[in-house]
Amino acid sequence: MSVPTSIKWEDNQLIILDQQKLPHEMVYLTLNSIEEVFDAIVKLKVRGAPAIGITAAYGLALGASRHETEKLDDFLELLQEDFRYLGSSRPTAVNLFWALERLMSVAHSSTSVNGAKTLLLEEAIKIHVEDEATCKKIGEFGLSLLENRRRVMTICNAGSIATAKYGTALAPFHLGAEKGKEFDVFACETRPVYQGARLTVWELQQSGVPVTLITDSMAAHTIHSKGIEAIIVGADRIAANGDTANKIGTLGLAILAKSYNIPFYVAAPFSTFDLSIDSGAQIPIEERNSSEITHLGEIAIAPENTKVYNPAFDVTPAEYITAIITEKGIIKPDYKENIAKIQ
Ligand SMILES: CSC[C@H]1O[C@H](OP(=O)(O)O)[C@H](O)[C@@H]1O
Repeated sequence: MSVPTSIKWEDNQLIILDQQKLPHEMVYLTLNSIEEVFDAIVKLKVRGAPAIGITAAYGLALGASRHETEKLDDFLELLQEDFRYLGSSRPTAVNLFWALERLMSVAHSSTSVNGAKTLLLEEAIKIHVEDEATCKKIGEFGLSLLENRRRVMTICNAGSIATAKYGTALAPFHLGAEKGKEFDVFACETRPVYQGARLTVWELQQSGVPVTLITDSMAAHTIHSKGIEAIIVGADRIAANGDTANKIGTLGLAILAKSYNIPFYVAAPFSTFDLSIDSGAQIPIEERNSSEITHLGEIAIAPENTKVYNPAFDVTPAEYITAIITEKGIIKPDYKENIAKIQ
């Protein structure tokens, strides 16, 4: 059994596991240009907030390596355009912008184009390496919260393949498997792109973690009939007051958790916090193609020209969140106060 990963920087090449091919095929893609990175993010070949940030960082470094100007000012202008381009791929996960901004500040500290190119790649590698350690810490803090709970529900895939390794919401399960702590994980399939059915089930099976797949509509009944003891989810952007954007369907689970009086945990690194916004009302919610809902692959499951609303995320108000598990520790309400304290 092993914890799967989805991003590699090897022999000066960016290689990703094409998450659109899982669970039936493990297809590795080499992304040779910023355009290929952009395409991979938009098409969810790489997805998951931290993984998007890591891949975009490598994408910016790749794009920079192609710029031929030797004038630093011109180079930085081209880099700013590349930042805007990659930043337009997906709007909700703040990790994308956090990673790109980290590289931009490194580039602006350079005194030469070649120096900047070297520093950009080094910073992308740092972000990648740091994220694995970050997720392991989240897993350890998460395990401490779940030590007396076995039946846990989750949604989407906030797992190892959505990060550098281990994941956020799934990190306690992967670490638990290594430490002999047993869980029974109930994974919501996560319409319309099925990250739960296709990715979380596959990922937990790689680690030998018992996992049961349910449809999203079964969540309430499952919490009641199976005695779910906790819900743990990832995040794409957390506002200064703790309001959290995550995969569509997360808000419903948070409301159910409150109704059934079970803890609702958000697991996320500090790179997912956006302290520039006061509340979740300011989080941009990505709306994706209607075909994700009206079609199963090539097969139409709705009448032609059906009107569709396809938000990829929703926002859970902080008052529904029992605790936010980060690499720096477990944050409990009052979130505005305690996020400011711990950062
Ligand atoms: C640790 S992944 C965080 C987050 O990202 C996922 O969204 P997507 O699959 O659209 O990239 C999902 O919301 C996860 O919880």
